Amino acid sequence: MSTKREPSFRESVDLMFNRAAGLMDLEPGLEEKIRVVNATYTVRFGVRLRGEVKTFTGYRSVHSEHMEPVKGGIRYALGVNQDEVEALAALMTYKCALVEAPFGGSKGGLCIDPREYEPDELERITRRFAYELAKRDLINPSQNVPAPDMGTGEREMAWIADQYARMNTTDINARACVTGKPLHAGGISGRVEATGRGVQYALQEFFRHEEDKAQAGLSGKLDGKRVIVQGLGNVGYHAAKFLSQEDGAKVIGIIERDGALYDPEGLDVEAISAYIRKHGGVNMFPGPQYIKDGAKLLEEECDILIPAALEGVINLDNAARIKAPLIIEAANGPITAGADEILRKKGTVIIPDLYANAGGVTVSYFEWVKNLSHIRFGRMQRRQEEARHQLLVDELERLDRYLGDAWSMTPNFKEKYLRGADELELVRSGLDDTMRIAYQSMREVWHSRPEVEDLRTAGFIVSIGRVAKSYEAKGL
Ligand SMILES: NC(=O)c1ccc[n+]([C@@H]2O[C@H](COP(=O)([O-])OP(=O)(O)OC[C@H]3O[C@@H](n4cnc5c(N)ncnc54)[C@H](O)[C@@H]3O)[C@@H](O)[C@H]2O)c1
Repeated sequence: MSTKREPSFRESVDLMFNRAAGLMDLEPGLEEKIRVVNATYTVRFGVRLRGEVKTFTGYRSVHSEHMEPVKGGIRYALGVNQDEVEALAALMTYKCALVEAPFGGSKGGLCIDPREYEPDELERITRRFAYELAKRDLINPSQNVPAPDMGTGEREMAWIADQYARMNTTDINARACVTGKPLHAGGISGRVEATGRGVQYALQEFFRHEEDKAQAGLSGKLDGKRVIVQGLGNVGYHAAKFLSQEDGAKVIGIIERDGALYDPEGLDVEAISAYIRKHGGVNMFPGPQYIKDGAKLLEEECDILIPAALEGVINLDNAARIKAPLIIEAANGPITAGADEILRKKGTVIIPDLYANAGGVTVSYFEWVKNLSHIRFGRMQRRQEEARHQLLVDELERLDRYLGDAWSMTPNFKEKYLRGADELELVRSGLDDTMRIAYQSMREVWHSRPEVEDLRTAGFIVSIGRVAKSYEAKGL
């Protein structure tokens, strides 16, 4: 057991920020302005459930409003607290800046274990929480736009959107008040898979660069690489599925709440995911070795470690024993600042959260743009070939006029649009472009400045620079 005090999650993010800001030439005082959380709202509300009034505590934190709306998920978990939502809100600011999604950073959370409630109870709780936030403009298409996070998904987003629409019946843009909605309630194709898909695209991009792979002592392709994933939820499941089914990677370990499964020959991700949905955990899954102390598997030999569950799982206690040469932070904050230092000194390459899990907010941005434009991407696909091209050109011009900068980050988008690609193809290509471009912006800093030792610091330097420019341009 280490005797050094582990910083809190927010302190950890701030320490990583400071490391990068210390290498930058920012105007005096601006560093602090960017780092601090602007405001955090705490709400306590009651809902009558099972014959008694139950009081819930929730938060919505706004880290930076250098761009509006601010954006960030809503988490349902018992451990939600102010420090956590503030850390997550800060990460959202840096994440959006890194992938050039034009949003400030925010995050919300409700202290609740959603598994303890029936769907109709969860709906009442969610609607009440949404009401409390929306009446203070903490849910609003132009001010603050939530999305799913741990413990929430499409269903909760649909309730939130509907609650906001009921409170703002004349707002034609009401649907844009939240992203991650179901397709039939204003959502966009490919949002559910987006964060895991982004993790896949991030690894694909990393593996395109020989020099970067060499830093981790890796070579060759993703094909055959041994992967251990922690958390087979939305992000972990999709990342594990795509990497194994499309890139030929071998998922040898899956860590869940109740333990871990291990098989050096590879695990069946689909079968295990279905088993978790049915039984609530991995214990008794037939075949692979079951390890009761699941977190121990983080320390097993593998090529790529994907923490995709919680923050702080790689910390001062276990960092020195982590053997993976490459860690991609699919979760937010899985590596504490202290562990980050230990791993850096060991030469472990870390693809940092602010980049690695930005696929979710990137596709959320497409969804928000789609809601505001009131145009369904790929709408003309089924029109007759000869009439279609001109219609698409006209439609694209209209979109461009409204939403100019939306397309600039996706160079393949126009070509695909004019070809009549469907929405899912457009979303995936926009996400792929975004993940490639953002990686390249980080690696350029990483390789061109000797004092920048790691991708995380490089990512923060790119993000902080952009936020600083935005503050400077508009005045504070
Ligand atoms: N959903 C998104 O679009 C999104 C976007 C960006 C970042 N993230 C981050 O990704 C992480 C996971 O989010 P999610 O949306 O996949 O959540 P989720 O609720 O869908 O899945 C979380 C998974 O982790 C498992 N888990 C919980 N505690 C665990 C523990 N102690 N050990 C092992 N497994 C555990 C759960 O059983 C579940 O399967 C979070 O850090 C979240 O902030 C999510």
